[in-house]
Amino acid sequence: MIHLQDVNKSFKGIVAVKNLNLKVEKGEILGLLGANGAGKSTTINMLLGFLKPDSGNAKIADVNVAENENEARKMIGYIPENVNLYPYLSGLENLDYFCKLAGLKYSKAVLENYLTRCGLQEDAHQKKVDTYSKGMRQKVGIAIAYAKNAKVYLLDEPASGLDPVASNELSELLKKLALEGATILMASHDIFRVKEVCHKIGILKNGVLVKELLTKDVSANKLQDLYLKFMQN
Ligand SMILES: Nc1ncnc2c1ncn2[C@@H]1O[C@H](COP(=O)(O)OP(=O)(O)OP(=O)(O)O)[C@@H](O)[C@H]1O
Repeated sequence: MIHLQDVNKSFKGIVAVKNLNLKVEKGEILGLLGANGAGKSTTINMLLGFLKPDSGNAKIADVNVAENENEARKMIGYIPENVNLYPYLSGLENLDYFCKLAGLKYSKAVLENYLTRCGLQEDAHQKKVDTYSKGMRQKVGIAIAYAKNAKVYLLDEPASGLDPVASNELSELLKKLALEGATILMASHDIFRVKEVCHKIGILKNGVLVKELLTKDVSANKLQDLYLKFMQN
């Protein structure tokens, strides 16, 4: 579903992503680990069509994003570190608004069901978003993608700043979405969260994918050792 083929991207001579090849299949969660400036956000931005690769292809379900941005975006749910919602609208109203923008009109019951399925407790549905925690805003962000029937979820540092309970809830939600067939790529600094949630892990260093591994083949401690080793060399 997500396919990066020999992707390169530089900014005024600074290499952000170099010869990147990566695949994430339907139902899989890939965790992209890397230090600040490793190229994680650049990779996500190329999949979103916000940036064009200098060479190579970024594809969503065989759609080349650079050639057919709108078609690709229809399949994508993007969850940035801070989900942008209208603070003076409720979670329910935000969901309704963003669905309508996408041409989708759902009944209140259906919208509420989306919010509940994405873990937002019912007594919060009609409260204004400016009273929400970061974790609650993220749930609304995911509910928007879910209601739009996203096939691919791209998450940039989704767990940063979440307390352990919220972070754990997010992990469970992502696993549930993958079980339902979503393809998920999450960029993260959090080795332990990635180990817990993802099926596959890629380690990026200076734009280069220096290691790709299956989560089941590595313990959290071993992953940490491996990551630190790559960062030091
Ligand atoms: N718009 C831009 N203009 C110039 N340089 C950029 C731009 N976007 C990214 N870069 C550079 O590309 C490299 C990769 O940055 P990127 O933001 O993709 O890394 P990252 O892994 O997401 O880092 P972080 O964890 O800090 O978000 C860095 O050297 C960065 O300074």
